[in-house]
Amino acid sequence: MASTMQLSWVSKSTVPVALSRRVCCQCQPPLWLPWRIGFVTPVPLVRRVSSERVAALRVSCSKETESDVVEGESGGFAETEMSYTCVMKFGGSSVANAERMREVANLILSFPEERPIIVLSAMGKTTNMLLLAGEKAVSCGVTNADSIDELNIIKDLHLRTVEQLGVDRNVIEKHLEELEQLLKGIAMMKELTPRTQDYLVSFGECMSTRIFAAYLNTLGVKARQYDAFEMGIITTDDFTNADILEATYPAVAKRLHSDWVSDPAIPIVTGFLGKARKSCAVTTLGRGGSDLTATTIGKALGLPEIQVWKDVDGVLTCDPNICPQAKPVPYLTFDEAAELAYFGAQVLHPQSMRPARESDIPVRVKNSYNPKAPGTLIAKTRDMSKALLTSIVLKRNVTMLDIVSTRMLGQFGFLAKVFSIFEELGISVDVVATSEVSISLTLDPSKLWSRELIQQELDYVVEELEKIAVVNLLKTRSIISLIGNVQKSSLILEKAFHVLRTLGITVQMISQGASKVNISLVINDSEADQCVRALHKAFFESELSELENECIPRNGSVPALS
Ligand SMILES: Nc1ncnc2c1ncn2[C@@H]1O[C@H](COP(=O)(O)OP(=O)(O)O)[C@@H](O)[C@H]1O
Ligand SMILES: N[C@@H](CC(=O)OP(=O)(O)O)C(=O)O
Repeated sequence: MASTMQLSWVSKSTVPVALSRRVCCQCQPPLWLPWRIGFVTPVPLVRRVSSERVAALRVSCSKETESDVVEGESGGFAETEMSYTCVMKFGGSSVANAERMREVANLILSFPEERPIIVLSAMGKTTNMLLLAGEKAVSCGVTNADSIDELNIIKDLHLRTVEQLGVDRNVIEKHLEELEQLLKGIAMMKELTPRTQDYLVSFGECMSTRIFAAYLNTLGVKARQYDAFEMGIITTDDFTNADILEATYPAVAKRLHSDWVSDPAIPIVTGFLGKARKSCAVTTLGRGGSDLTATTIGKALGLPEIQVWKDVDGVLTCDPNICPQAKPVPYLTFDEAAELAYFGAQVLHPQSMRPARESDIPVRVKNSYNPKAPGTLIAKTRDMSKALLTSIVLKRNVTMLDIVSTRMLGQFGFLAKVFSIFEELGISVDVVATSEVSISLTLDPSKLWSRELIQQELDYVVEELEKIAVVNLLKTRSIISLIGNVQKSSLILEKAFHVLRTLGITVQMISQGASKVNISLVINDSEADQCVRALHKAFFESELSELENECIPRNGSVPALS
């Protein structure tokens, strides 16, 4: 329970008198938040939770006024101008079972002076299981739909969780029944459209938030569950990967503010979901989309900070599944974080930085399993003077196209035609290198959910391109993105190519992004892991200083860049 949680305490004597809402480039942030006081950089986001503090939050969420809530907790600062103070998003791993939900509740309660909006993902691997259940339902026959393994795993997990948390099972029973009916419907139709698939996966977030809100209420902390598609998150009709529309921001702000005014409670919001503007059906924002929900709500309300709580100590120098030695990156710019996410670092949703950047709201990535770890602070700017490389990101299983013009069209016509074909199909291009008569590029398949569709579309792309060019389609490639200070690109490339040469790896394409934070290298999939590990060792694990690294032997064998 919250009152017994043993965590370190930041002394009240360190509370500064001055109060400021905005984060400066990299240090230290809005000051009434407890982990920001004391000017230790960065201060652990933890504290001892006393029963009085928990009681304070209970009161704050039930009847007292806002200024009553914070008075005395942050150096006598009475805050009256807004109802909520931050968004806290907890991913699937943070709320994977009853025990985790208890710990997350404790974490939230350990900041009674905060009035957070909580965004939750589905419990653990529920989204993956819903997708698998849907796939199986297509071919299993109506009579077998209720015995799909994944359906039963989902039922067990959610029913066990409500039981262990002491929550009434009727908060999710209707959803579980409806889920079974839906799978029978899919089995009957023998098809799973992207629209139905989005509705299917929405059950994960709809249930996790209902359980968690009910649990907080049993603790005496007033919480209110929200389905994102009912609270103003409006999206395009691009099922499985919808984009948030502008109308979302005023709608969400209006709803959350008016609810707070009429009946204050901690909002517990479904991540990942939205409502399609045209069809009004439930949409999803792409895998990992709860991060985007959090930053969207942060922007809608103009909050001082957005927190995303994960199962790692922040954004790391590399995917820890590839490099167990990966280390947390303390500071990142929005540009770096966006590039890192776009090029495949699973830790953040690719679009999630956009709302935060647009409204200049810092995003803090924290570990719900290790709240003491400082985490990563993502803001508009940071001190780049010492920065070389921030992180290495690997995107596997990429398709590369080499397109050489047959010179039927002039150069302008050639480039325009090539890109119009991609536009027509809604396929994103990741990395591009061009010469006067040829283009090499990689395609981003993440916009497309079904594999068959990708193959069909690839065939169509090639067919269309072959009308004006000789096309070579190269599959099973990987993009290694070196995110960092591209002002030092010569040094980065020198070190990187030294590693590649030592390993005997040929780079098939290289591109420096216009954003100036990313250098992308395309290599064979089969060499990717080994290559990333060696690069990580050279850039992050070496004892050598940057100066020494500049002394990589120059024996003329560093490959040319073209
Ligand atoms: N550069 C990186 N930094 C941190 N985590 C990364 C990175 N690349 C990949 N990951 C993976 O991302 C996971 C966290 O993202 P995700 O599973 O979406 O979190 P959550 O479900 O909690 O939102 C980590 O467990 C880690 O395995
Ligand atoms: N549950 C969704 C959305 C999400 O954001 O999940 P997570 O925060 O666990 O990555 C998914 O698995 O994609």
